[in-house]
Amino acid sequence: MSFKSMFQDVRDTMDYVHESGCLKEKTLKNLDKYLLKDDRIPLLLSRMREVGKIFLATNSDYKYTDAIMSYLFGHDKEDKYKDPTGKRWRSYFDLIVVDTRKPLFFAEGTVLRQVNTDNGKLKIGTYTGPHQHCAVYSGGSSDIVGDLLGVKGKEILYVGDHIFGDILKSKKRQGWRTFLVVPELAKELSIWTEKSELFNELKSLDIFLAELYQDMDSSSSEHPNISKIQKQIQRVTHEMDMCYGKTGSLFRSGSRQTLFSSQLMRYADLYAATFLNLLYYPFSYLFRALPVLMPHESTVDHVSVDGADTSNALGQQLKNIKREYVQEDWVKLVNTARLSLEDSPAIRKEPEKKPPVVMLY
Ligand SMILES: O=P(O)(O)OC[C@H]1O[C@@H](n2cnc3c(O)ncnc32)C[C@@H]1O
Repeated sequence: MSFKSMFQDVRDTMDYVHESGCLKEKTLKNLDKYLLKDDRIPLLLSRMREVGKIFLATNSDYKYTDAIMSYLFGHDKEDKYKDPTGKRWRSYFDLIVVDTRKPLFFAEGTVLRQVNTDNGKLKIGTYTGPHQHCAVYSGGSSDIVGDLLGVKGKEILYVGDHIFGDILKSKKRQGWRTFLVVPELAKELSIWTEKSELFNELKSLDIFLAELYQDMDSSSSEHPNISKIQKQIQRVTHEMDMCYGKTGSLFRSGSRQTLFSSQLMRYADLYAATFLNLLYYPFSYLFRALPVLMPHESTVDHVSVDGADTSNALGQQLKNIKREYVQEDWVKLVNTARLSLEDSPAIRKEPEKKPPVVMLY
């Protein structure tokens, strides 16, 4: 069975369970089992509304959205999670749009219609009036949302859980600020800490591989046998993958990033296991990305070599790979190149001939 046909099976099955309505039906019958209530949700939204406008844009229809949101916001009078002010869930939002058909919503979108909240049916005709608080709309587009709320581009922080339909599209088409919710992050982080020995082993193997070529250049006729080390790399990579379950990590396979990871890095401004993490930052907080080194920067140090030609110094730095530096350089190694370099006194003494060729995986 090819990966392509496995992918297609999973894709078709997911579409089927959503489109047939059977997943929604089961979810609605057992909300306690499938939804996680948290009284920080109304709290965070209330705080957000004091400083800005909030909209909800979901691909779900109104009836399903209403059932889920009523549960989460404690619509039931006996509910211990009932919000203290007794507000209905709709009053937390400045604008509610259902049936959005993302990712189409971020392009041409569909006709905007108003929903009759008494029976969930759509009112006749395209909605062209002004935005009404607590009203619910169906369809529309991201342009319409911007127009109704009087905001655009970077002024909007959009929180979503779908890397393509929510994050990539809103960033590329609208230039919105994006926040990806990745619930799997909690488990990924615990494996990152609990299985550190595997990450270190893989790093050591990479270093060992680099060392094999340490005293060689383009005049060398030697062909080091790297088959054993390649096998070891495959074994450790597989062992790491299996720590995350049968389908491996969402973010990595061994030291290589997944497509999901690279899209996340490129299109998400923020990401976390839950959007509730925003509760712990002031709204004025300036989130800054950690500096990410380019491969050529991560393999060559800032050190200046007195009297030496820079290109010579680069070659020598490559040759000063030391096993003991493995620990500190791991993050650099994962993010960029496979070679770990550190400043070494030897660099200054003995400039070498060749600059490094940086290898991106
Ligand atoms: O916009 P949100 O609230 O994230 O949309 C959730 C609704 O979309 C449906 N859904 C999710 N994944 C799929 C899929 O792969 N095919 C069809 N429909 C999907 C489920 C929620 O109603």
